[in-house]
Amino acid sequence: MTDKLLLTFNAGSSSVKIGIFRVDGERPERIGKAVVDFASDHVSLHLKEGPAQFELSLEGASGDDLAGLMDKVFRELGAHFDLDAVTSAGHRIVHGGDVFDGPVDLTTATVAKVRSLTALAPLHQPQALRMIEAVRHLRPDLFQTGSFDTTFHATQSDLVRRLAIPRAYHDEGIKRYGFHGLSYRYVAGALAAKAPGIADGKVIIAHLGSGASLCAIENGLSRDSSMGFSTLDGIPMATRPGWLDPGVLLHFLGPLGKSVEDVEDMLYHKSGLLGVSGLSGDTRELLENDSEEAREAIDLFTLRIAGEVGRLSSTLGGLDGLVFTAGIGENQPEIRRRITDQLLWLGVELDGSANQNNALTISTAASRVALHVIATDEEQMIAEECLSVFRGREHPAT
Ligand SMILES: Nc1ncnc2c1ncn2[C@@H]1O[C@H](COP(=O)(O)OP(=O)(O)O)[C@@H](O)[C@H]1O
Ligand SMILES: CC(=O)OP(=O)(O)O
Ligand SMILES: [Mg+2]
Repeated sequence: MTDKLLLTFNAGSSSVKIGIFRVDGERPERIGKAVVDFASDHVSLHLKEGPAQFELSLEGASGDDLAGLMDKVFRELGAHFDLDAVTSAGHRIVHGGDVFDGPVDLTTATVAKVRSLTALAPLHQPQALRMIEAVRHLRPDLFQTGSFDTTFHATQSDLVRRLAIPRAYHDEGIKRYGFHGLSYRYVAGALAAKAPGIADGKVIIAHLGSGASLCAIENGLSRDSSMGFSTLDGIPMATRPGWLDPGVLLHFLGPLGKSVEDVEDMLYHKSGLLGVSGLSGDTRELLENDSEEAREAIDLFTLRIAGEVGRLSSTLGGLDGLVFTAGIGENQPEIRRRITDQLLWLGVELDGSANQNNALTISTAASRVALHVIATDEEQMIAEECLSVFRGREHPAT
């Protein structure tokens, strides 16, 4: 008999990451990993892990028609994986609000609740919903689940989640939520095996990808994070600004007469590293560029990250470890060096050659704060959560 398969979907604004997992044992085991990139008119499918590795362009496909695009993707992947054996699919959903406290079975009712939170994550939520619909259209037989970025942060105190605005708004849900929770849950779990010395301690995880945030954890539980009400808050990102004096927004909407749509577009797509450099939102390109603007964008990025480490250490009342993860955190020694250079006052000591090699431990033995690089795996988290909901349905507790 063929093993059952499970698919995971992590839908972003310009790409979809797909995981292919075998689910015969306790834990889902990844057998394939693909990325569909639709940042430009030229849509591509890159099979990064699996029985073959290739990158091909999907002629005639467009990110505006996800159902059509996924139809082509399934056909290509079907040549390498037995997609008839797929029985379930798990989706990453960025915002669960106060509605979801764990992964869910995506029924008509739960999808409607996910849709009701769209205004809170206008960049991410619609994409996940379109992905859920596209998969349902192509494979109505699949059991589909949603895993939320927000639920990991449910352990933050009410005080940490509060914004200093009239309190009635807090009760209406206008408060800090925190995101990237699937990544933090994975890395927090990996700490026990990879860095047992700090797993029970006060740790900051820096998830530095195109979207970027930091999370303060204690005993593996979220205590505070740099992202708050929306995915715009916190540190500068590829195209988002991070925290911003709200007076700037009033100025744009008032005296400068900009529309809400223009301001939203600027905040989600034209700010951050791209906005400051005027060149690119990709740190790789900025580090290779000699211009003053590129240097300033990187300087601002690292200055703000170091500042946020200070704020989060204050919430924790100390710091035992700092862990770097996601695209930049895992692969860019120069960015890690610039951040840690600004944290010498915390007793941080970087081991230069370990850092250069992206080693698991990049601090010296004398460092007062342990520094680690741990690869995140949001897809593994989604697969595990999907399987737990699926098995819960097959064998409900009596
Ligand atoms: N292999 C790599 N080497 C250097 N930098 C990388 C590498 N992979 C990703 N990055 C950096 O990480 C960023 C994307 O990180 P990622 O976690 O994949 O983001 P997201 O999931 O938000 O799209 C890129 O903009 C790039 O700057
Ligand atoms: C929450 C968030 O910003 O996600 P991403 O990094 O995928 O954009
Ligand atoms: Mg990401």
